[in-house]
Amino acid sequence: MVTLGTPLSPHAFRVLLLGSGELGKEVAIELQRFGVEVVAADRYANAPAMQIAHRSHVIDMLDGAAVRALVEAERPDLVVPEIEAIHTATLVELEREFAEQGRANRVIPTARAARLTMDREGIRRLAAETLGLPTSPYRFVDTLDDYRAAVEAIGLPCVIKPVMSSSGKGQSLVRTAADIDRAWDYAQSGGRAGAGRVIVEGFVDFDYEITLLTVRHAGGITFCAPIGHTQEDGDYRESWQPQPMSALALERAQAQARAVADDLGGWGVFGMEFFVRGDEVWFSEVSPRPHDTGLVTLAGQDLSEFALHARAILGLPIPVIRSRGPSASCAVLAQGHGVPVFSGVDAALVEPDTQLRLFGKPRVEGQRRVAVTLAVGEDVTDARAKACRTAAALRIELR
Ligand SMILES: Nc1ncnc2c1ncn2[C@@H]1O[C@H](COP(=O)(O)OP(=O)(O)OP(=O)(O)O)[C@@H](O)[C@H]1O
Ligand SMILES: NCC(=O)N[C@@H]1O[C@H](COP(=O)([O-])[O-])[C@@H](O)[C@H]1O
Ligand SMILES: [Mg+2]
Repeated sequence: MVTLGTPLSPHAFRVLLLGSGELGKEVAIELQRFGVEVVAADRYANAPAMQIAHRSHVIDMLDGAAVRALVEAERPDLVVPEIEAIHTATLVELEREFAEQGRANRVIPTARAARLTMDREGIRRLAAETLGLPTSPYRFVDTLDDYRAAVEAIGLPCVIKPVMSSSGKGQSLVRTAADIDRAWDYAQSGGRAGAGRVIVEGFVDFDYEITLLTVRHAGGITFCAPIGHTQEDGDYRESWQPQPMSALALERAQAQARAVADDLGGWGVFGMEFFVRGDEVWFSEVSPRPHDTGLVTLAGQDLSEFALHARAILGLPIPVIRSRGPSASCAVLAQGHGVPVFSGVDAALVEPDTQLRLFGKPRVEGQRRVAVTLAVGEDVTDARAKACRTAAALRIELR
């Protein structure tokens, strides 16, 4: 039996979000619909989810002592990681202590899942070496010499990424020998946790790539329809649902997703990323939480990936996920320095079946995703065109 309380009372059911970006903001909204008390934390003030949470804290989430102090002060029922750059060894310790003390508090989906996926090495070795799933060839290296040797062994083209990074930060494609040293320098400066270990991956020449949203909940595992997407510089630009695939490729992706989700355990949404060529499917990586390409589900499903995450982590049933039709999302990036100001919002929303989320990110320094457009259409091509027109009508000025 699931019991929920009243926020800001001694009977609150409290959730601590570690990370408060645009994805956490939507999770916070869904949790608040169930009367959950939401506490939001991130490395900077006024992050999107903080703007709607009951309380917020600015901490260095890579500092284990700071994470521990926050959990001890807030005593949340659930700790919900929203980003991979967290001191996850502390989450593993806290989870063990909760169990030893006989407390029902949990880390979502599990502290081990957060630890293995914050580091590309953890999840890659689990998928390829423990579970035996097909992946790109890879090597992990710490020095420039070892890196050059790894590139030589894997061959060109190859993809270089810091082990702790996301949204393509620090990632580059090495096409020719001239790119090799530049890719190393970028991986050392561009990750979310500073310099360090790097993965060298063989380039997979796929037909298309998908995110398979996989929900592990009290009633079992439910898959959303596959989401296709385009990426630039390792960062998503457009996504759509459903991505057409052969029955065999979908079956293979679902089997791999199930194996990974069952090994990681716990409840919640997993964004399983696969590369597909014909009927062949390679596992790439997984977010043990909602995925940016899954923003499309805000328009295309009756229960978005954020609503599904909220239901799953609270132990609530997910009897069915209904489609609202072929749908698409288009990421809106701002470039430059300053506070975003949006004009043409009215023009952006004139077409039927379009939606917009302005994230409320307080500042842009360089390039940052600040909004997303959403559309439902006759088919995926129509939905993508609509989402792109909606994005094109929007003007962003940085003041
Ligand atoms: N080995 C590879 N072969 C071909 N393309 C790749 C490879 N690795 C990454 N890519 C491309 O780069 C994109 C981003 O890579 P990846 O998902 O590993 O990075 P990320 O920083 O974790 O991104 P995110 O956090 O947004 O998921 C992939 O979706 C794919 O388009
Ligand atoms: N691919 C992972 C992803 O999309 N993560 C989302 O982006 C935010 C960070 O954005 P920022 O870098 O603009 O602060 C994260 O907090 C999360 O919501
Ligand atoms: Mg990815």
